[in-house]
Parts: sequence; structure tokens; C-alpha cells
Amino acid sequence: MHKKTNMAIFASGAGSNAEKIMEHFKNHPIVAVKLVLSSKKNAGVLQKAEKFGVDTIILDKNNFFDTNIYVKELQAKDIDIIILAGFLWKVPSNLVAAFQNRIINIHPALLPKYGGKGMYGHFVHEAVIQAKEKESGITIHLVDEAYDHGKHLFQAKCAVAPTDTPDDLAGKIHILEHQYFPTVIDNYIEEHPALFSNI
Ligand SMILES: Nc1nc2c(c(=O)[nH]1)N[C@@H](CN(C=O)c1ccc(C(=O)N[C@@H](CCC(=O)O)C(=O)O)cc1)CN2
Ligand SMILES: NCC(=O)N[C@@H]1O[C@H](COP(=O)([O-])[O-])[C@@H](O)[C@H]1O
Repeated sequence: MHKKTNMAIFASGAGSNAEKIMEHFKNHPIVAVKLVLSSKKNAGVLQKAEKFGVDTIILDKNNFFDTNIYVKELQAKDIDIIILAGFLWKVPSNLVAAFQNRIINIHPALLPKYGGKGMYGHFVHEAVIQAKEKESGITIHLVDEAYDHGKHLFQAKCAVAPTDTPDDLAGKIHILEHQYFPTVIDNYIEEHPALFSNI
């Protein structure tokens, strides 16, 4: 009997992506979502995790940035892969190093445009509309020490209508995210057995 590939999801908000990921891997033969960690104590993602019976941790900011406590916690829980699904803190270098090429993020724009510090949530959609872009989309990428800088794994596009509001665009982006993120994660695990040696 193979050990499963254990996943932790980091999120700060409503958790619609985390919910789709937990749904996708609910009865998966190889991958199990074991933990949801949030930077916000009232985040909707925490209730969604409880609905799936997934353990949760509310992160302490000082410990997250100044200690190895969470690296040790993730290793103690035998976590193999980390997913960032609307997580709003920069992952520090100790955590990036401990999970090299095993942290995946979703960004609600077509990187390298509209990325970096300050570019999250509605700020991204506002900037895209302000720039009168004809299209936007999602980027799923590996996480390194900088914001939105890691290797791109997948991109998908949507049209931006001249009449679109940031909320309209957010709705289009969420449809793409929910459609692709779980499968891109699944494929990445399957295509990198050396990283997830238990496959
Ligand atoms: N080391 C990395 N950490 C994180 C990455 C990454 O690529 N490398 N991606 C982000 C997710 N993200 C965009 O996809 C992103 C999230 C938040 C910010 C941002 O500017 N945050 C603010 C703080 C906001 C808050 O605390 O409420 C800030 O840093 O001032 C930019 C991009 C997740 N982590
Ligand atoms: N730069 C990071 C960023 O903006 N991430 C975005 O936060 C939202 C979280 O929604 P959710 O909580 O419903 O999954 C998603 O649209 C995700 O792309």
C-alpha cells in the first residue's frame, strides 16, 4: 500500500478554490488534502475545510515570518505539496527552500503582467480594466522567493468586455480557476514522481 501524497492548502479568503481542490481530491487514490492553513482567523476557507473534515491552522504572523515552526509542523504532518489558493502573505525563504518545486500558486491574471506586491484580489482586476485590456486570465505557477516569479505551469484566457466591472472580471476569472486549478495540480503530481516519491 503506497503512502499518499499529502497536500496542505494556504488561503486567506473565501476559499472557493480550496473548496474545488478538496472536492477534486476527496476520494483520490494517490493524493489527500490533510491541512488548510489561513492567515485570517475568520476566513471562509476555514469553514469549508471543516465541511470536508480537513484540519485547520490559523497562522501567527510573527512565527510565520521569523521562525521555522510551520516548516516543522508541515514536515511533522508529512506534507508533500503546498498549494497557495488566495494566500496573501509572501512565503518566506525557509519554507520555499524546504518545499523546493513543491509549492504551487494561482494568480488571477496573465503573468508577468499585473503581478507583484499589491497585486491580489480585486486590485488585479481593477488594474486590468484600468489598462483597457481586451483579455485577462489565470496563471498557475511554481513559487519561489519573489511574488509571482516562479515557473509557469499553465495559463488560460478570458475576454474582457469594455463594460466589465472588476466584479464581472472576477467572476470570469473564478470560472477559469475552478475549471483548471485542481486538474493542473493533479497532473503536476503525476508528472513529477521523483518529487513525490511515493507514487
Ligand atoms: N514567495 C512567494 N509567496 C507568495 C507568492 C509567490 O509567488 N511567492 N504568491 C502569493 C499570492 N499572490 C499572487 O498570486 C500575492 C498575494 C499577496 C500579495 C501582496 O501584495 N500582499 C500584501 C499583504 C496583504 C495582506 O497581508 O492582506 C503585501 O505583501 O504587502 C501579492 C501577491 C502568495 N505568496
Ligand atoms: N495574488 C493572489 C490572488 O489574488 N489570488 C486570488 O485570490 C482569489 C481567492 O479566491 P478564493 O478564496 O475564493 O479561492 C482567487 O481569485 C486567486 O486567484
